Amino acid sequence: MALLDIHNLVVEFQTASGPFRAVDGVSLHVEEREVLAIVGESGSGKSVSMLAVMGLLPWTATVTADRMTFNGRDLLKMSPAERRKIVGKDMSMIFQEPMASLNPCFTIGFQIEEVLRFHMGMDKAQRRARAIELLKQVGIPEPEDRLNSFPHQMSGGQCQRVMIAIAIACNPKLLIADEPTTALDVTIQKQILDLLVSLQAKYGMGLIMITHNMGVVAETADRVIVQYKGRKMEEADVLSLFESPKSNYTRALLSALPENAVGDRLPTVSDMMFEPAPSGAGA
Ligand SMILES: Nc1ncnc2c1ncn2[C@@H]1O[C@H](COP(=O)(O)OP(=O)(O)OP(=O)(O)O)[C@@H](O)[C@H]1O
Repeated sequence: MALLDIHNLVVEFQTASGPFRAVDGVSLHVEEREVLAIVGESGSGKSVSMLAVMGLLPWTATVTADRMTFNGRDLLKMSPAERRKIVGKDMSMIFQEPMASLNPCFTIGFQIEEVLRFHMGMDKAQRRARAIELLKQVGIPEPEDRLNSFPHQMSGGQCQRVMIAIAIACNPKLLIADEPTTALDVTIQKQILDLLVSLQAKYGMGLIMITHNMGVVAETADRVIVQYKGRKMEEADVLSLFESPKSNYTRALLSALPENAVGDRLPTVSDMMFEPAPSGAGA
């Protein structure tokens, strides 16, 4: 049984100019202990599909699917109260902008402990001990002192480490990382990716890595889904995707990597999207 199993997910937003379909029939599954990358350019519906799984979309969104289960439980039939018990505990998500995800008015100690209080019912001493342990696990030095810091007193990389600490606080079965390194300095990006992958391996979590960066895909994923304009274009294990991409869009993404440059100008995605598909291309 897959940890997360989604079939034919559609998300539509009501907008001033009428309904807008951001996700159009996406199916995917993630197994326990598996790293799945969802890759695609900005606006391809990667975040919206995962926010639908988490139940975090605004009221203007309509979510439908033939099937959406997590750990054998039907997310479509679950009440909001039941969903709140799972989100942040059994499945959690980290976002692109760590500064914006943390509450600037509370210390990071309070924000970590709040998750432990809400989901695990720990008392004050237990929460503090666990918060220190979590900060150590994500590589924050002098964790006892850092518990009293506010987000603005920490760097972007440290804030992302705190977000990761909050996300793994309750030992989730599934962690969704939405462009977790995009807002960070290049030198810090690799450290955060290494941290995520090592925590995933250590705790045996399923990990969904949302990214537009093929380098991140190559370094982290077991399997890859390529999304374009709300649709799944291709799904493959990571080696097959790089060695023999089937859809025009995947080939376009790979050709646009600087290391694949031939000639003076890199091809763009639109240069390649109107070529006939190769025989046997995945849709
Ligand atoms: N609340 C909303 N109302 C209307 N449209 C929305 C809303 N949220 C997202 N969208 C639209 O849905 C589409 C998919 O957005 P999404 O954030 O999932 O893209 P993405 O692939 O994750 O890209 P990015 O890497 O930029 O986050 C975009 O066109 C976006 O503008």
